[in-house]
Amino acid sequence: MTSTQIRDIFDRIAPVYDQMNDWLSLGQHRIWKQMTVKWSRAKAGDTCLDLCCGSGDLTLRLSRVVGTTGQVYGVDFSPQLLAIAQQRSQQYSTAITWIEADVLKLPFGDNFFDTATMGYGLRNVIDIPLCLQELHRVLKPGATAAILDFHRPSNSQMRAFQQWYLDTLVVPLAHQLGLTEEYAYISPSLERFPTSQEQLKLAQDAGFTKATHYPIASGMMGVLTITKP
Ligand SMILES: C/C(=C\Cc1cc(O)c2ccccc2c1O)CCC[C@H](C)CCC[C@H](C)CCCC(C)C
Ligand SMILES: C[S@@+](CC[C@H](N)C(=O)[O-])C[C@H]1O[C@@H](n2cnc3c(N)ncnc32)[C@H](O)[C@@H]1O
Repeated sequence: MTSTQIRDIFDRIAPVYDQMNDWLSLGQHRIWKQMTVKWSRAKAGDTCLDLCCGSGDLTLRLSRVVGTTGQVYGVDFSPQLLAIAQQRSQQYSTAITWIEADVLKLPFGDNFFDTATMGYGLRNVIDIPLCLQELHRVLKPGATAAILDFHRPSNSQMRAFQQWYLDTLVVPLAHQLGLTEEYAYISPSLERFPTSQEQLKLAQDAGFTKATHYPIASGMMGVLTITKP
């Protein structure tokens, strides 16, 4: 798949994206995102980056932590999702900057951010090693990033449940909304996605140390935390 095709998928699902996440995860995605913010070690006054920010869920959570003395940047290449993020952030008094850009070519100088998050973005970028290299470049030495995404459970029953859930609930519900192909894309993208061990190796190759992968939601999701030395 090309970057343009991926951006088009997210532009098309933008109107239903947040509602579908709430319905299909029974609201659990909010908890997974809150854990990600906690593991990013963001604190008041920090300058933070949210990669592949979409409609801004993680970005807004980060902004609550950094407060009025901090600064948060949300980067995504989907104009439709960014428009939703922009609208949501109008109620916030904290400084949030939305940037339409490719995360494989970040418009920031080296060593700029105290911390970063990424929610369900790494599986969707067309070049994961390059994405991690770019993230490494823009983080300050000592900074930690937390990356949330789907994960294939090691337990075979949970793995079967995850596949059943995607095939029998997620795709048919998306079909009712005329978005079959868009949601059917999750399963093959998860099949291609590096395992936890492979993610740790990719992070080390990009220059990160202290890389840890935490399986959450019975292993159906995972958070990779990585620190720049
Ligand atoms: C917030 C979530 C997913 C975001 C997401 C990521 C993608 O890569 C997509 C690609 C194409 C279309 C949509 C998305 C997309 O929305 C995670 C939650 C939403 C999931 C659709 C629900 C998945 C549920 C788990 C497999 C099982 C959860 C069981 C539940 C806790 C009872
Ligand atoms: C599943 S959404 C996640 C949105 C949000 N982080 C969340 O957790 O709800 C994946 C996002 O990645 C973005 N994306 C994928 N590849 C990208 C790239 N190369 N540059 C910028 N954004 C990208 C898509 O536009 C989409 O908004």
